[in-house]
Amino acid sequence: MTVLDDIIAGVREDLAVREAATPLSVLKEKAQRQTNALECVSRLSGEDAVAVIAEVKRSSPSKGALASIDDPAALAREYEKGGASVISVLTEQRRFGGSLDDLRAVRAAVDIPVLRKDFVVTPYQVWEARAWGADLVLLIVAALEQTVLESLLDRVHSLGMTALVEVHTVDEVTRAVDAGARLVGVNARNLKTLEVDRTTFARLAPAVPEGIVRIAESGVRGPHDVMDYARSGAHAVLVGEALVTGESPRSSVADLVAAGSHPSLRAVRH
Ligand SMILES: O=P(O)(O)OC[C@@H](O)[C@@H](O)c1c[nH]c2ccccc12
Repeated sequence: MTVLDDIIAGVREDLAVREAATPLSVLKEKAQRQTNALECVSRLSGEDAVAVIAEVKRSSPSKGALASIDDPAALAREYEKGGASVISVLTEQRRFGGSLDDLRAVRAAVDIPVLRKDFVVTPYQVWEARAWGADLVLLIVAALEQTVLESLLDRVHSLGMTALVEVHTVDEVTRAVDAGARLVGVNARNLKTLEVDRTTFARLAPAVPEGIVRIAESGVRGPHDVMDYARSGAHAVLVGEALVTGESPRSSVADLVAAGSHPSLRAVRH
């Protein structure tokens, strides 16, 4: 069993408890009461600069506890003030210490789009994301059969949200594109071994067709890594650990945003 299988087994157990407590019909009504999801593709397409997605993450399977984050809403506001384009909220409980309450608190605190970052395997979780105010939902290709990926992507789109479709291999890029992804995220961390390989993005980026937004996920330590990813064609970067463990989340985000708008990158991007 890989780490990914193990995480998903736990996610399914927790999901069964929530499904027993809240019928889908109730969730749908809650989703319908939400204001419309925000448009995300253009905000992340990095027209003038690399967009930064800043993540609220308490712990991870590879590093254990990272930060207690007693007030996720306050952290998200700092990220927004630092210039983040999107806030990512880990809602997986067992390994990442997150919750849907974190998503709700962050949604209420910021004006920019919010991503539900979890191991989504059923439509119920997509409805949950919308009911708790998410604009974007992560879908991990490695965790999903192709037909399931396609139907979850359709569900995300039909609820007006955007999917960030995560890949680790060239084959998975093809599957993401075939399924209709508009945003493709290349995760430098292999979810089966938890190893980080920052060269993954540069290897996979050429396989992503023109017109689809390319996002580099994981392993960004600071401005230098943002510039490296940008030179390899990233329109946006997704950063967690470096922001939650740093001194000042707001200035850390601002430093990454500044790096992503460096004039030397203009010639190499697009
Ligand atoms: O903390 P990092 O190395 O900056 O990585 C952030 C993000 O990419 C990572 O949390 C992540 C990417 N894909 C995921 C899927 C599930 C859980 C977590 C993730």
